[in-house]
Amino acid sequence: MKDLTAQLDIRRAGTRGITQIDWLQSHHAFSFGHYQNAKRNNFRALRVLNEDIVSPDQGFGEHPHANMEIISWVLQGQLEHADSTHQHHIIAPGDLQIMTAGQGIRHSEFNPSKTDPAHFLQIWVTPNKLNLTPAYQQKHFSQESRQDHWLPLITTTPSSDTLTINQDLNLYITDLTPGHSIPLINQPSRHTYLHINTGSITLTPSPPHPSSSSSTSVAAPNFITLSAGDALALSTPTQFTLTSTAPNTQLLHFDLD
Ligand SMILES: O=C(Oc1cc(O)cc(O)c1C(=O)O)c1ccc(O)c(O)c1
Repeated sequence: MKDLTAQLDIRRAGTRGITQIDWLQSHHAFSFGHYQNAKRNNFRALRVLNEDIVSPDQGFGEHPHANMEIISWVLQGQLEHADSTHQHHIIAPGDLQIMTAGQGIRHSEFNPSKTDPAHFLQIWVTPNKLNLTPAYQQKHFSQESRQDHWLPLITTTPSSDTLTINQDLNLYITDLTPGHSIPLINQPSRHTYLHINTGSITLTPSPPHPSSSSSTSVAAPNFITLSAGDALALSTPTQFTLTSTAPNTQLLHFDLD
C-alpha cells in the first residue's frame, strides 16, 4: 500500500509562485502574472488564490476586472477598497469582501495603515454567467462564530448569515484551538480545496488508512502535517479528521461543483 502522502494531491506552500517587489510579497497557488504553471491553472472554478503582504501605505492602484468573482479575506491589518460603482470600504480580519466584476469594473485595494503591513488572501472564482451587473458584498464573521467548527461564509443557498457568489461554491472557515479536531468531508460528485491560512494541522483518514494497520514492521504514518500556505485538493468522496497542532490555526474549505 502506497503511503498517504503519495495518494493525496497536496500542494505545499513552497511550491507556489512568488511575486516579490518593493511593496508586495505575493504567493500564487495558481498561475498568475509571470507565474505560469500548466498544472496549476485552476481547480474547478477556483482560478486565483494569492496570499499577499502589502507594505504600509501601499497597494494595488486603480485597474479593471471583468467576469470574475473576487473574494478578499484579511488575515492581519486592513485593506481599503474603492471601485467605479462608488463603493468605498475598509475591511479587517473577520470581514469577507466579494466583488462581482461582471461586465466590467475598476477598483483599487490599498493598505491604509501608515505603520503596519496588510496580510490578506485574494481569491478569484470564475462565474457561471458572463457579463453580470457589477456588485459588492461585505459581511463580518466574528472570531467566536468561527471557533472550532466549520462556519459557512459563502453558500449556494442564499441565507442572511452568509454571502453568495455566482458559482456553485460553498466556502467554510474555522479557527481551531490547538488539539481540537473537526471532520473534512468531500461529498460524492463534489470537489474540495482545503487551504491552510495560518498555523498547522494533522490530517488523518477516517476510517484509518489501511497502511496504518499493516503487519509489516515499517508501517507508513497514517497522518500528514499541513502548515500555513499548504493546500489539499480532493476529487473523490473521502473523509478526514483535521487536528490543530499550533496556535492561531485557520483553515478554508472550498466545496466546489
Ligand atoms: O492587481 C491585480 O490583481 C490583484 C492581485 C492580488 O494579489 C491582490 C489584489 O488585491 C489584486 C487586485 O485586483 O486588487 C490585477 C489584476 C489584473 C489586472 O489586469 C491588473 O492590472 C491588476
